[in-house]
Amino acid sequence: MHTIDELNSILSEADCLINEAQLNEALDKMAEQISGDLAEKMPLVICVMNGGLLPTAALLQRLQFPLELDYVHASRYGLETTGSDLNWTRYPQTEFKGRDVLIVDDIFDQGHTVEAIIKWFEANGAKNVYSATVVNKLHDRKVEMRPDYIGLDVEDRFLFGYGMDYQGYFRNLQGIYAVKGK
Ligand SMILES: O=P(O)(O)OC[C@H]1O[C@H](OP(=O)(O)OP(=O)(O)O)[C@H](O)[C@@H]1O
Ligand SMILES: Nc1nc2[nH]cnc2c(=O)[nH]1
Repeated sequence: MHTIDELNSILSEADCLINEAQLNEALDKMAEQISGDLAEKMPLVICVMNGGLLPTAALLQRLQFPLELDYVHASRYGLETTGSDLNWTRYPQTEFKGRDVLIVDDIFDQGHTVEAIIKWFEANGAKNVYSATVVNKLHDRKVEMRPDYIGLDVEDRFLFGYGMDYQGYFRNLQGIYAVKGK
């Protein structure tokens, strides 16, 4: 349990790696690319909760074409997790067989989460599965695939803000921060 003073001090000491203007510029570009690919496809957009909430809302505001929205909740557990070791607590409720699907999440870190979700949609009948993450963490511990749309590369530190949490807090921040010393 953290006190509000502890949390405020973590935030005030953290490094802001990506500010709101940089986020908006990256989201504008992602939305442009997504619109180029999917504007005629009536896609189903899938928000990966919880981290995907802010990125999904930000992209939807920028996509001016017919689409549907649903969400999944799938989280990793354990350090050696592989693609199939996601803990699913919510599956999509919208029909997606034969449809184009766009998965939206906050971060592509090792990539197991997005890779496993893509595989699940493909195995269950989606036509094409695209993926978008606001950030891609730079290191060499990744799965082979990469999201189709990536906003920004970011250094290999523990991040929070804009969907990502620090022990449950700070998903709401309009910027991406790294914990001091981590
Ligand atoms: O690329 P990976 O190494 O798989 O990590 C990325 C995933 O980790 C976080 O989710 P988390 O499981 O922490 O759940 P949350 O979205 O509820 O925070 C994040 O939102 C991504 O979904
Ligand atoms: N909050 C948070 N969640 C993550 N999931 C995968 N990488 C990260 C990270 O750097 N921060």
